[in-house]
Amino acid sequence: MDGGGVEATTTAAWMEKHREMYERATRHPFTVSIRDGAVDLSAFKRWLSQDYIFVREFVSFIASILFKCCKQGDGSDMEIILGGVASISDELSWFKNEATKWGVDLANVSPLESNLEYCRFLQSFTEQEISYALAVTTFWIIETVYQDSFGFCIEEGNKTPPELLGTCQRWGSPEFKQYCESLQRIVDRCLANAPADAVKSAEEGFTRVLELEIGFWEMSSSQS
Ligand SMILES: Cc1ncc(CO)c(N)n1
Repeated sequence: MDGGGVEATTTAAWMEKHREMYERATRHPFTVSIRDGAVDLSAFKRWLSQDYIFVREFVSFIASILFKCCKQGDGSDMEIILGGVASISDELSWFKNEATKWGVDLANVSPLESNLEYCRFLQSFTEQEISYALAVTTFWIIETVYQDSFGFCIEEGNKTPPELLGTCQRWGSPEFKQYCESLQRIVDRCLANAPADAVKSAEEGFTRVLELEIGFWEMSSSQS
């Protein structure tokens, strides 16, 4: 760099290159309708029950990342990822409370097709051959899509219904944003030292997550 003070990171370059897709994932009509106050509550309840299933699958996904991280021996990464493992327990309780509040019976929910597809994708990461760099990239962008989507719902000018503010705060809070930024720094550090083909496959993981996230919002808003 020539002293401009701006660091050209790999993740920043991808965000720019795939901006249109990133915006389709983070400014989806479903989450924008939460911010506008026009959200269809039956769609919200569908999202809630489907995401509970997703988060249960996400537990083993995060565990597999923690495992890969420990094996490669970076202590500071381990503490950040362990924070993610620790907060998922609270998240599951949150889903149960929220479901009770909305009269959603979590025991009788079957995953819809887009959710199944996403869960199968998560399951593939438990395989040993999947590198830590690819896994942590995937983890970072999964969390970031929610952070950006729900953060927008509590930014200035929102008309988010009060009963949905708790949901938006969960992923839109400054603390969650910092956590995502910590993950992003890990990703950029891993990729800075990775061979070109590893960077390429991490980029494919990044765009695949964006597609899956768009599919998840679509499913929530239209039951596809
Ligand atoms: C579908 C989906 N993507 C991301 C997150 C963030 O944890 C979530 N809970 N669900």
